[in-house]
Amino acid sequence: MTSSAAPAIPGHPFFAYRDGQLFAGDVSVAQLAAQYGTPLFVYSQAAMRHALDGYRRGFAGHQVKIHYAVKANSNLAILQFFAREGCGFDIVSLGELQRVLAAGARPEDVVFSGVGKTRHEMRVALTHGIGCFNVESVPELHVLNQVAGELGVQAPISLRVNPDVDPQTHPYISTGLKGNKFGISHQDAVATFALAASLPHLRVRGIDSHIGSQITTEAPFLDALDRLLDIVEQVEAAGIPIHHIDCGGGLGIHYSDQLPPATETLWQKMFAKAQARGFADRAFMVEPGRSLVGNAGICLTEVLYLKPGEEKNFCIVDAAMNDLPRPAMYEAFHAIVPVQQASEADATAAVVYDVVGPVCESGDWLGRDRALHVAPGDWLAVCSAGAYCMSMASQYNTRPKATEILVDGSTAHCIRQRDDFAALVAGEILL
Ligand SMILES: Cc1ncc(COP(=O)(O)O)c(C=O)c1O
Ligand SMILES: N[C@@H](CCCC[NH3+])C(=O)O
Repeated sequence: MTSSAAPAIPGHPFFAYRDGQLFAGDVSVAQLAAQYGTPLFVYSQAAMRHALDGYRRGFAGHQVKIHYAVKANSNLAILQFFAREGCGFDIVSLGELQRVLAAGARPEDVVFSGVGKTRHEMRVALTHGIGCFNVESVPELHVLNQVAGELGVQAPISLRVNPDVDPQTHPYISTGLKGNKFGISHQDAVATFALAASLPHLRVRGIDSHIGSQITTEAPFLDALDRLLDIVEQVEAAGIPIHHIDCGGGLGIHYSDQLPPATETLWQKMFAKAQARGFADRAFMVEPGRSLVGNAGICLTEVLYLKPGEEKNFCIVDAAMNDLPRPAMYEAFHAIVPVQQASEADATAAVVYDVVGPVCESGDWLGRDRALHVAPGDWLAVCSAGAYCMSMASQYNTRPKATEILVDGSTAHCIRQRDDFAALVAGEILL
């Protein structure tokens, strides 16, 4: 961690100012911006390990496997870090399978989630011998049974149950309500387990649920666990053993004023509940994404122009909605801080800006109404950019996807180079 004297960015203990300059660990981020150009994602390996340790402390004395949710940040070096730390992976596509295998994961440490797995995806995943399919509907059960039969294997499965618990998060990232497309309704769960157990090419292994993302209170997790355990009791009473209980991901991070529960405390409470209900000795799984990487990353961007307006002042930067789509998609708040802090006298002369990118859409904003003391050529850091930023980035406006850096102590590794022109037009065919 950075020295205690260094004021860290709120929620980001591994990104802190020293003498007014922002550092990632022991690396000056201004130096990285100068060397690699912007937009530039900078991740801290120490921050990812710190986040993992929160889970590990919460799991102490219990049998829990962490399956990192690849969709949060799928850079190969990040996946390699989690594989080396002993994590498995939660994937939702063959592309993600390819990534985790390339990063060194063992196929048996992979669980495959998602409502729309194709036969081809099932075939490839079965051929690799993945650990579990998290099945989300009765038709998917039948198709998987058929595909496994054709390959002469038994598919290991878990049923994703929709517990109808309100995670109190943004509606686009709420997944555990009965109006959502995800999982099997909790009323149908017991009958669906009986069906799964009767199909010859399926092997029932577990139960799972994932109720949403960026959840900042404990109650939805505890309520969902209660519902899962109710179902496990009934399913086992019907003679179907449940090997593992997968509680999904969803724990929120610091973006602005949210105070998500500490991972360790949440999991101590989860296990107190499991203990009280006689399930503490079971194999548990989790599928966290955002809480492992979200506050481990920032996105550096250069101020291009300051444009005063009649109603608004605009700070036009070189990062855009294609690099960091969360504000445009969810009106999400990301703190934006200077790479070099203004002096106290300058800070009082801050101007309120909308921070916007070069893409041709009014929805292309990164922050609204931000008080900044900036000039063209300055660098800004968009915070909490480790999760669902680069993994949702696009090449819209034929903009290259950004460079990514992973900082480990005093070493900065380039883990992705900015797309070059050839990559921007690759795969397209002139007639
Ligand atoms: C099935 C599943 N598991 C895990 C995750 C990871 O969620 P989070 O990044 O909120 O931890 C998601 C995404 O919400 C998901 O859909
Ligand atoms: N993309 C969302 C999270 C989706 C979670 C996936 N089920 C976000 O940026 O917050």
